[in-house]
Amino acid sequence: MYDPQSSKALIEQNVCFYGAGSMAEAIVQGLISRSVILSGQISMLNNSNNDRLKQLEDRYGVRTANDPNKKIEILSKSQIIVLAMKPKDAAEAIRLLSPILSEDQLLVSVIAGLTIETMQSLLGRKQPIARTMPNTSSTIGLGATGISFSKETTEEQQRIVRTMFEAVGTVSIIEEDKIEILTGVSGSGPAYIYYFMEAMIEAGVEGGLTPEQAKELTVQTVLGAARMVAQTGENPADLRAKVTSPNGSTQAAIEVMAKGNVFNTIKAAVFRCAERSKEMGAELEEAIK
Ligand SMILES: NC(=O)C1=CN([C@@H]2O[C@H](COP(=O)(O)OP(=O)(O)OC[C@H]3O[C@@H](n4cnc5c(N)ncnc54)[C@H](OP(=O)(O)O)[C@@H]3O)[C@@H](O)[C@H]2O)C=CC1
Ligand SMILES: O=C(O)[C@@H]1CCC=N1
Repeated sequence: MYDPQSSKALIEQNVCFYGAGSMAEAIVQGLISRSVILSGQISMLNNSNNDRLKQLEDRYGVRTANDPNKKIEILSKSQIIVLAMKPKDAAEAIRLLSPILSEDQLLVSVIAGLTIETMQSLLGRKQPIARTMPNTSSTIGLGATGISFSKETTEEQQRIVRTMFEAVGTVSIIEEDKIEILTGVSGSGPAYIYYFMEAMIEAGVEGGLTPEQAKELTVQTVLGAARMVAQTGENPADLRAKVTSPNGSTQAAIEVMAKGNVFNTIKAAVFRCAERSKEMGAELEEAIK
């Protein structure tokens, strides 16, 4: 987890978020709120939405720019560039970086599907790259990020990237061929839990609770269940057994889920997510041929 001692070097780096949407903001908010990096060291660039840049400046005190020359100046002076645009916009943005970058600048990608090999092809050289897959819970320091490093990265660069993401949650260093399945579990995972919560809240309201009561009860239940797994160290299956009295109400509920094949449906969703990430990567690779 986050160690304030090891974050010292990070504060010395200029970090540019190239793409200033929800994922970039989640990471920036986490980094600034934990004082891992001074807001003056952070720049955020996007494509065209100036109102959004103004909003980010006001919220976090970060530097932004919309003038093309200024953007290039910022990109060329940032030791770390976080690629945080949608996959469809990545090829153009990375190509633009190619003539600007020096060989010691580190790229940190959060883009789903985009492989290190494709990024290096777009750049036309072996730039040091960290391919990551964070999630939006980084906003509140409870993110879960997977990271793979290209072999050009130095130990110091790897340490900085770890520090950056440990500041906003947990980090798993993995081989690049595992990043798709990690996307299926944790990158997209928050959306599955929100979907589950939407259904619980709707059922509560249809059953007669107020929307506020249904929401509060659902939120506390999800929080409590996640904390129980984290704090007791027990398996979810064992904790579930403790809730499920023989022939009781929970058993009746689980039987409905089993009949609807919910367990296997969730597994299939995770695998489909991983497969879609791979497809997105292949589409990008195809587009640059
Ligand atoms: N959201 C999530 O939960 C997660 C997302 N990711 C990855 O993060 C990336 C961003 O997703 P998200 O934040 O949701 O997307 P958003 O749509 O919220 O943000 C995309 C940002 O990229 C900017 N942009 C587009 N084209 C360019 C360009 N050529 N140069 C510079 N900036 C550009 C957009 O600018 P403008 O508004 O001006 O067009 C916008 O600021 C994706 O690749 C996604 O795979 C990874 C993990 C989780
Ligand atoms: O839906 C997506 O493609 C991105 C990747 C992980 C979460 N959101």
